[in-house]
Amino acid sequence: MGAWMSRVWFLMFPAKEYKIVVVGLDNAGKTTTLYKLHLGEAVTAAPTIVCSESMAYHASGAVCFFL
Ligand SMILES: Nc1nc2c(ncn2[C@@H]2O[C@H](COP(=O)(O)OP(=O)(O)OP(=O)(O)O)[C@@H](O)[C@H]2O)c(=O)[nH]1
Ligand SMILES: [Mg+2]
Repeated sequence: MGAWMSRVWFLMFPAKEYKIVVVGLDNAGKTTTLYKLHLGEAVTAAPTIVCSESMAYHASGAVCFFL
């Protein structure tokens, strides 16, 4: 039901920018996953100390990640 409503909402009001909050335990692989999506390759990342924001662009619009 939620997925259906989300799809209808998107068809009615297509977004140009998406904001995604990435939540997980320490060392869960959040930063690695983001780099994989952004660069297409896994890079070695230092532990994230403070909340950071990163933008990625997709054909359907801009995606802003907070992690
Ligand atoms: N085996 C394996 N290791 C992974 C995977 N994803 C990440 N890692 C490793 O897990 C460790 C932590 O990855 P990060 O991406 O820094 O994790 P994080 O969730 O951003 O950690 P914090 O920033 O400290 O919260 C790194 O040594 C990565 O190489 C995976 O899918 N498989
Ligand atoms: Mg991190």
